[in-house]
Amino acid sequence: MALRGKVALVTGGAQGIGCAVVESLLKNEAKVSIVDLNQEVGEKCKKQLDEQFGVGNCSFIQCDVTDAAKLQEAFQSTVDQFGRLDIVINNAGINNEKNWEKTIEVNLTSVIKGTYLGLEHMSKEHGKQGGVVINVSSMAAFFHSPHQPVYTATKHGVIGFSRAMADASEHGDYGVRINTLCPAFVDTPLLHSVELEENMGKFVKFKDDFKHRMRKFGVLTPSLVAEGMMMMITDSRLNGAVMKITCSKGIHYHTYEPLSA
Ligand SMILES: NC(=O)C1=CN([C@@H]2O[C@H](COP(=O)(O)OP(=O)(O)OC[C@H]3O[C@@H](n4cnc5c(N)ncnc54)[C@H](O)[C@@H]3O)[C@@H](O)[C@H]2O)C=CC1
Ligand SMILES: CC/C=C\C[C@H](O)[C@H](O)/C=C/C=C/C=C\C=C\C(=O)C/C=C\CCC(=O)O
Repeated sequence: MALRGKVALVTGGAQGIGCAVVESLLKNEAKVSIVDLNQEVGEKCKKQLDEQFGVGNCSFIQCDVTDAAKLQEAFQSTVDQFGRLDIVINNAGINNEKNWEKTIEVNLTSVIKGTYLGLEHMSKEHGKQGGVVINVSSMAAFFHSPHQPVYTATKHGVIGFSRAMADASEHGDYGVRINTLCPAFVDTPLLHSVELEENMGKFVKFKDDFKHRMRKFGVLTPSLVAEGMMMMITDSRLNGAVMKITCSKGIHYHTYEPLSA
């Protein structure tokens, strides 16, 4: 898939991994809608990108992805502004074991909603031209730890949902590829939440062990994650793929047993 003239919507695109992905999409001449909760950071990010890539190539939509009506509006206004939708990146995520219900809402429920909205605007079932959805999971789905039980559960859920939907898309001829990205530790503001009781709740006592893991496995740059993301978006052979990005092995894919049913 060539990116020139394509239209992407990136949730949580105002900072961290999402922002690096937005920048890569713009570099490849796509139009991008940044959908993020944080008005201040979102506006600052858009201003910087306008200076770098010219006005009119990206928009910022303030939206809490857990607000179903607002998320639906964000998709519609992206299509209204740019005329189509080709790429959806469900990236917004939080790390909050104290308010774990919110973690499920943001990290899993909203990824499901974002995928369904993406299909409404891109699937051949709805008379659209096809496209690609990338859902952001984590290496936490493969290396569970005592620090993040609910976060880990949501990231497992993202993989299961995305792979099942990839099968549905193939069997239903939606023309939409659905893939999952699992980075290990990445240098973003989210990573610093390991120190905070308000995020980790009673699991904050495991923070030294967590920091030891980060030293052991290393910390990735957001730009390497964006590079992996671009591969998943543009490689039209990939549907139901699960990409892992780690310091030791770089960008690679998880392999599954073939289905025998
Ligand atoms: N940083 C890391 O080590 C890793 C992060 N991830 C995942 O990558 C994704 C992005 O994480 P980071 O860039 O590290 O985080 P971040 O905290 O730096 O950025 C997340 C962005 O999402 C936005 N956001 C949060 N809740 C939202 C909501 N309800 N509605 C709309 N926007 C919302 C925030 O305002 C922020 O701009 C998340 O899904 C995270 O779980 C996965 C593996 C490793
Ligand atoms: C409080 C912490 C906040 C944010 C961090 C996030 O939770 C993030 O999503 C967690 C990432 C956890 C990563 C865990 C393990 C990483 C392991 C490796 O890098 C292992 C390296 C190689 C594995 C070989 C393979 O690819 O199979």
